[in-house]
Amino acid sequence: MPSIAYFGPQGTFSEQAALAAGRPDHTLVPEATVPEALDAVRHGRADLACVPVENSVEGAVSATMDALAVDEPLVAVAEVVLPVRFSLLARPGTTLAGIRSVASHPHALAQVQGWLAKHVSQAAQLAATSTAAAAVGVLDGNCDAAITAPVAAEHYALAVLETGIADVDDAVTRFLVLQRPGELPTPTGSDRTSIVAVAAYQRTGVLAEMLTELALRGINLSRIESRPMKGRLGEYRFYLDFDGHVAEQRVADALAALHRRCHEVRFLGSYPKADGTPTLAGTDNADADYAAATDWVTTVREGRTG
Ligand SMILES: O=C(O)C(=O)Cc1ccccc1
Repeated sequence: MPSIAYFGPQGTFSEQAALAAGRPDHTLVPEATVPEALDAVRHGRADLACVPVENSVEGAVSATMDALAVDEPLVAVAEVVLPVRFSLLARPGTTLAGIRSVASHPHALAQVQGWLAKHVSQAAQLAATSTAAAAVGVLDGNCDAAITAPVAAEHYALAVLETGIADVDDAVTRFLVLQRPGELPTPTGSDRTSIVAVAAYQRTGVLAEMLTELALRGINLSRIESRPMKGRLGEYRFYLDFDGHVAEQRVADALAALHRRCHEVRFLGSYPKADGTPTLAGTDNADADYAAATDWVTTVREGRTG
């Protein structure tokens, strides 16, 4: 039976995202960390991995960004965007005033700082590997309370002290569903392409050159992040998300240009956008425009036109 590895244990937002990915034939396999979920796919222990990549409050999930840039390449075949509201779980009998420590994933803690300051300001905050791992920590007696996904209450014998916690009402987290490189998803007209590019070190204007390659082809950049290369200061990987599918000529053309200009370009997938909004593309950049222009150049080369 095919399987989806997700950032676990059971009861994480990543599990919710894996369930929302619409693969009812896949069994769900929890992994303790994002790199382990990705490695499960790399090593053939799972067919897909579902991991968080960014949220609207805290930004990029750096563990995911870093793990996608190295080792065997994986490509995204889908994205899932989930609204994120948290629950506070504790051992039965615990009161808010009695909480001395509260644990969660750092991205979850960052999204409830206001609520914690108001309701449990006395509690020390502890980082856990995931929201559900924090719930396990409460069961094990390592901390008094956990900030979790609402669904965690169904998996762990803990009391729900509060639900619907969110400093930002409309906060969302975006997850990627990844597989080993293979057949690409069919273009839908509402697609996103993700890449990681490493530019030449200390070349003046290189980032502007990269972005110009996209802009000239009417490609809409939806996200840009940088992460350090770890070895020396000033050397970065750039993560670009933009509208369009590599099957479209303007996107293929832009990728080829980036490949010429950069030390390294890693393709992270072309996949349907979760919100279904049509691909934004400037004028004169449709496949038919590229085909007509290529035909014309051919006639010039063959001496059939002036
Ligand atoms: O720990 C989890 O539940 C995750 O899936 C990561 C996460 C943490 C905080 C908000 C959204 C996702």
